[in-house]
Amino acid sequence: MNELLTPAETGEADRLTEAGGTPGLDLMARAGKAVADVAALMTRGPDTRIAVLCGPGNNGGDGFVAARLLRNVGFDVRVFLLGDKSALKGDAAEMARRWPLPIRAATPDALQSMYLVIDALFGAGLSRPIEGDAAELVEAVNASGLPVLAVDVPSGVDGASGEVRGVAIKARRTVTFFRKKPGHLLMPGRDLCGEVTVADIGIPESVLETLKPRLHENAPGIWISDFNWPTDGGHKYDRGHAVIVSGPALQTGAARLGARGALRAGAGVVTIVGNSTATAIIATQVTSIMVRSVSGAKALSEFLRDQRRNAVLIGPGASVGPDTVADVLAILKSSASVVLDADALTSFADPEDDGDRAEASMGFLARNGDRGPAQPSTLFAAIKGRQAPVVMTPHEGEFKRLFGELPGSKVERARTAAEQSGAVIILKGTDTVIAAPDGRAIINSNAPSWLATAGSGDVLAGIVTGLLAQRMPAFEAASAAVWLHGEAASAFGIGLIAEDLPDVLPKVLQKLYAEKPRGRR
Ligand SMILES: NC(=O)C1=CN([C@@H]2O[C@H](COP(=O)(O)OP(=O)(O)OC[C@H]3O[C@@H](n4cnc5c(N)ncnc54)[C@H](O)[C@@H]3O)[C@@H](O)[C@H]2O)[C@@H](O)CC1
Ligand SMILES: [K+]
Repeated sequence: MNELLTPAETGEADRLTEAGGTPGLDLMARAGKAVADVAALMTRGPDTRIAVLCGPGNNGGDGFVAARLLRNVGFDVRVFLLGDKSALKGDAAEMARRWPLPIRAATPDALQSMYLVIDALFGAGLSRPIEGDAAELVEAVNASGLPVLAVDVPSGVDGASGEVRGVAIKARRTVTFFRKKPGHLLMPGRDLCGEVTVADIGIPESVLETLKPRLHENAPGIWISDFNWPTDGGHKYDRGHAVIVSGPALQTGAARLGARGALRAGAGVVTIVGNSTATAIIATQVTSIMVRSVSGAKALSEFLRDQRRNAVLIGPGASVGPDTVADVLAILKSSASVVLDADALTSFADPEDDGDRAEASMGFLARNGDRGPAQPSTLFAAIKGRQAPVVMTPHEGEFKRLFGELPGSKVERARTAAEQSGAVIILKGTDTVIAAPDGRAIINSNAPSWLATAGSGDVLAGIVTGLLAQRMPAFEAASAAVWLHGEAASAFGIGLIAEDLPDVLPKVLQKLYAEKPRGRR
């Protein structure tokens, strides 16, 4: 159920279903019924006056069906059409014909003395920005303050990217069909949808075998079978040894947050390494976490020669500069899985050379080394030249510094970045996207607003590192970490600070453990 389909893929699902013998009119009838059912939940009783705003395509067709069904059960329904009835085609024209009352022009006046608005203006077929009269209508709906139920997507929201094209309806609820679209989860679409209901309209699951979607909404079902739970007779080193590289003396908090994240995520052993002043400070603050004075690229290489130290995090509090560049390159030469966050990413940015970044973003990464090591291309070459996986955890700013202005939706940008760099990318935000170099991608949807707090990214990077230490495959580890992080924040509730996150993780893990399929304990 977690597959996400673009509007184009949804159209294909529709065509496959019709080719299998289900008439499009039946699909539209069921879609309209699903809309009517949710609309009825949003009313205050049978005398509620409902405005159904219909557009020129099949989204409008769903609106005509919903209008008729709601009228049949006693609601006071008015139908307003954008454009001319004679211009309607196919199933939508047929459903308009079955509406027994007058169809009025959809203008802002339509909203007067209404209680609920059904937005059936544009859905999957939105092909350009909304302008002119249609834009005026959308703005009037938003200004009216009336509750809105959107059909498929709020009109103006691009179902593929979640972006607003021109203007967009702000809905209280949205009913979509068969599967969600990326635009239901990507910002600002997610906010504009309100609560999303996915209705079964008779599209068979088998269409997914043809469509083979590579984008999912994050959920344990995607990665739980790769999760390594403690086993009887296991040794702490069976659960991996995570190494967290600390920054200098006054920037050790980030490493400590990361280390606690890694340990709580189940790594058998966690060691923080750093220079002697930093580690002296850290040693007074930690107990189950080990501390070792290891500083500089050469010492790091030596330290990582022990292959039991199998996952490394560098970046939180690391400082931006050539030392961090050297440390990262040394770490990437080891056989450990690597997580690169924050300053480890920014250290490879080349702010003075936008042309180069544009070149890098187009995939011409083969040449490197002629402009010194602090180039995105140097980083990507080092990642591609190693066996063990790398996970990068940029927020939008760090992402732009490494990859420049990539075209497309957040999902497409993360995918391109993963392919270019050879790393699994966690592109953070309210709508965090995780992408693998092979094209798989996930949108996360469980992060509460209060997770945006100082240090929460350090904990996330630590959780990823802890899961990699336990030898979880990188894409699954990244997805699981983002989910656990969001779930922990939700479980704690408002008032959360980053320090709280690691300590809520056990509660979340215990719930997962209790719910996991039997026989894998
Ligand atoms: N594909 C499916 O599986 C199903 C689709 N259904 C409905 O059909 C919808 C898709 O129908 P359509 O493909 O006809 O697309 P829409 O009804 O979303 O919109 C297409 C129409 O709007 C016009 N248009 C697009 N952007 C515009 C803009 N910015 N300004 C003015 N006019 C614009 C187009 O010229 C076209 O006439 C879905 O959103 C859903 O509501 C349902 O009936 C059930 C099954
Ligand atoms: K709509």
